[in-house]
Amino acid sequence: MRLVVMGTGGVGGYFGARLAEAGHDVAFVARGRHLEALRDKGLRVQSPLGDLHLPHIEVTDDPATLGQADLVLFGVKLWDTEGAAEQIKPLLGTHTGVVSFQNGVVKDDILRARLGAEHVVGGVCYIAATIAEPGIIRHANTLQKLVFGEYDGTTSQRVQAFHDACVDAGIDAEISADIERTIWEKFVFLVGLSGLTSTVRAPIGPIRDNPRSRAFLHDVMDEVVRVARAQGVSLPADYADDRLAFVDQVPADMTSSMHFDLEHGNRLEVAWLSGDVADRGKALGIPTPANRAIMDLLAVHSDGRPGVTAG
Ligand SMILES: NC(=O)C1=CN([C@@H]2O[C@H](COP(=O)(O)OP(=O)(O)OC[C@H]3O[C@@H](n4cnc5c(N)ncnc54)[C@H](OP(=O)(O)O)[C@@H]3O)[C@@H](O)[C@H]2O)C=CC1
Ligand SMILES: CC(C)(CO)C(=O)C(=O)O
Repeated sequence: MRLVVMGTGGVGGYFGARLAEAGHDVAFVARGRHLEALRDKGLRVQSPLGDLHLPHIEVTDDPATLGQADLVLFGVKLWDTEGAAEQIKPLLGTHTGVVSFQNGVVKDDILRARLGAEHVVGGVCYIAATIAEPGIIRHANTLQKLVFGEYDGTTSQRVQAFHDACVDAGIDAEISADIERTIWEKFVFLVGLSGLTSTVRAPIGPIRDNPRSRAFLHDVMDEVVRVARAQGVSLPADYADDRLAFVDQVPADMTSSMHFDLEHGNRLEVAWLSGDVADRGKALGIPTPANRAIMDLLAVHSDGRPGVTAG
């Protein structure tokens, strides 16, 4: 199948590279210095699962030059969603799927509105990967999982074919029969993990070990559960307890991509994570003070490291 990676960053670059390495037909969309490096030196991945180098990849900043795709793997940061969605329109044929591995729960609403619901396949990913320098993706540990599925729960030909390609490429992949719930399940955990690791500026270990930050983490996740349930997502009422038990099983040094971005002075996705929970809670009449606090505290950093004005 013809795959196009829209946004060759930590997520798109890692999974696209694994698929290309396995011999699948993958084209990449990138920009800036990263694009230049990918053109000049190819795509490198540094990973505990094995480094790889693809010296010659099909890469462009203009998706319109790539012809039709069978599946677009959508991996831009959330603030770039609208622009990137417009750019991929020329890739769409009648049966083309677009699967976003972005975080958050609003991404597919944006894609549906711009591209049409028939093109949108739901997805989440579990990985810690970043652009280490132009042309080089660094994978931090051995986690590299994709979960995806059609919103109507059927196993379509495009979903099955992508699953087969992932398995062939050594990617841990799973088809979900209830992808909306799968996305919200990850969202509950991610909002807790990203909110706490970023505001505390520490990995999860000390946060879960301290009774006060542990209780706050539970409250953050519980607010997401309440919002989800109010919107009709079938999460159990005690799902935050389940996620807290899950938090106890992850490595103590685990952190979030948002914490990484904060430490590097990058723009933050907080408005689409805790901020989105607070906005939805307000609209639904559900109190979300913990998520509101995270959004308000991180607002100072949400556009990147604030400059210091000489006084
Ligand atoms: N990194 C991770 O480990 C994980 C990330 N996620 C989620 O995945 C999504 C992507 O994150 P991540 O991979 O870290 O992001 P990155 O910033 O590493 O990668 C995104 C890339 O897409 C490029 N890009 C954006 N818009 C365009 C465009 N219109 N044309 C060409 N290139 C474009 C960016 O360029 P530029 O730098 O110039 O903006 C950047 O190189 C986010 O929603 C994130 O939350 C989910 C799980 C784990
Ligand atoms: C929870 C995690 C680390 C899993 O991929 C993630 O999605 C993120 O930090 O953005």
